Amino acid sequence: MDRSNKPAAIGVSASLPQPSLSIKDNVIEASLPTGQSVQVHLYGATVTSWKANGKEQLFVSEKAHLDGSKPIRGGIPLVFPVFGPPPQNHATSSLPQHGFARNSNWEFLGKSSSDAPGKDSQADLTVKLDFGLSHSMLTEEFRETWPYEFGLVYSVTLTKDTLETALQVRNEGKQNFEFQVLMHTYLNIADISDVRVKGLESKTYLDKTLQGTSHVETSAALPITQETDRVYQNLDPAVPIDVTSAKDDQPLFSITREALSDVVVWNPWIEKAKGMADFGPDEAYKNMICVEAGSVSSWQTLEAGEAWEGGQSIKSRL
Ligand SMILES: O=P(O)(O)OC[C@H]1O[C@H](O)[C@H](O)[C@@H](O)[C@@H]1O
Repeated sequence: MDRSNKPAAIGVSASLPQPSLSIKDNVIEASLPTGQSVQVHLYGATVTSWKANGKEQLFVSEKAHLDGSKPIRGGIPLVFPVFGPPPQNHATSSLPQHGFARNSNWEFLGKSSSDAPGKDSQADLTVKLDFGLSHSMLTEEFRETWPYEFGLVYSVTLTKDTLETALQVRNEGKQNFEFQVLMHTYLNIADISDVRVKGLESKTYLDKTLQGTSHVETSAALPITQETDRVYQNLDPAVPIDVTSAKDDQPLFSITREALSDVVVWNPWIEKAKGMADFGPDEAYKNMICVEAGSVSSWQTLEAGEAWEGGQSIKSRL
C-alpha cells in the first residue's frame, strides 16, 4: 500500500488521459481513465461506491440516509474512536455506538494521482483522495464528550483492481488518548449462500451473538447461514481474508491490512435486517457481507505528539 503524497501526475505522459474528479453536494467522485470509480460522502468520509470492471463492489442499503441525519448504512463507514457500544468508565463512554467519525462532516483535502514507478501505462494510474477531521470540526456535543486534540487523515486510493483505505491518527494535544478503529466495509455480493470466508481457521473470535463468548474458528471456508457477528482477533494483517464463491472457489474479494489485526465478520440475517429501519429491502441481507478490518479487541494508546497509521487494501476479482 502506498500512501505517500506523490506529486500530482509528475512523470506521466501528458498525452495519457488522467483521473477525473467531481465535487457535488458534499460528494466527491473520482474515476480512472480505465473506468474504475469511487465515491465518498463528506459525511463520515464514507465511501459509498466503488466500481470496478463495470460492477458495483460495495453494498449500500436502499434505505440508507444520505442527508447527514444518520450514519450511512453501507459502503465503508469509518469507526473511531470506539467500536460498538462504548464501555462504562472509559473516556469514550458518552459517545454513540462506533464513535463519531461516521457521523461527522469531514473536509476534502485534495486529490493526487500517480502511476507506478517505471511504468508508462494507463493501467498503472492511481488516484488518491484525502479527507481530514480534527477536534475543532466536531459538533459541540462530541467535543465535550471526547475532549482530545486529534487529527485524522483518511486516504482513499483507487487503482485498477483495488480500493485502499488508510487512516492516520495524530495526537495533537498534551494528553494521551486511547482509540479503536475499524473500516466497516459492506461488500456487495450476489448471494450469501454462495459465499465463503477464508483465512480465519484456527483464529480466536468473540461471538457477539453468543454474549461475546470466545471460540476458535474450525472452518477453513466459513459459510454464513445465520446471524453472524464475530470479532476475529490477532490475525496477521498481511495474510489476506478471502471472500470466495463456493461454486468455483475463486476469490470475489481479497482483503489485506496494515496495522489492523482484528477482522469483524457481520451479517444481520433475517430478523435483524428487518429490525433496522435504514436497512432495505428486507431481503438485502443476502446481498451483503461485512468484512471489517480494524483494531478493536484492545485500545491503541497514542501519546501526545505521536501518530498511528493503519489501512486495508481490497482486491476485487476482475
Ligand atoms: O447498526 P450499526 O451501529 O451500524 O452497527 C452494525 C454492526 O456493526 C458491527 O459489525 C458490529 O459487530 C455489529 O454488532 C453491529 O450490529
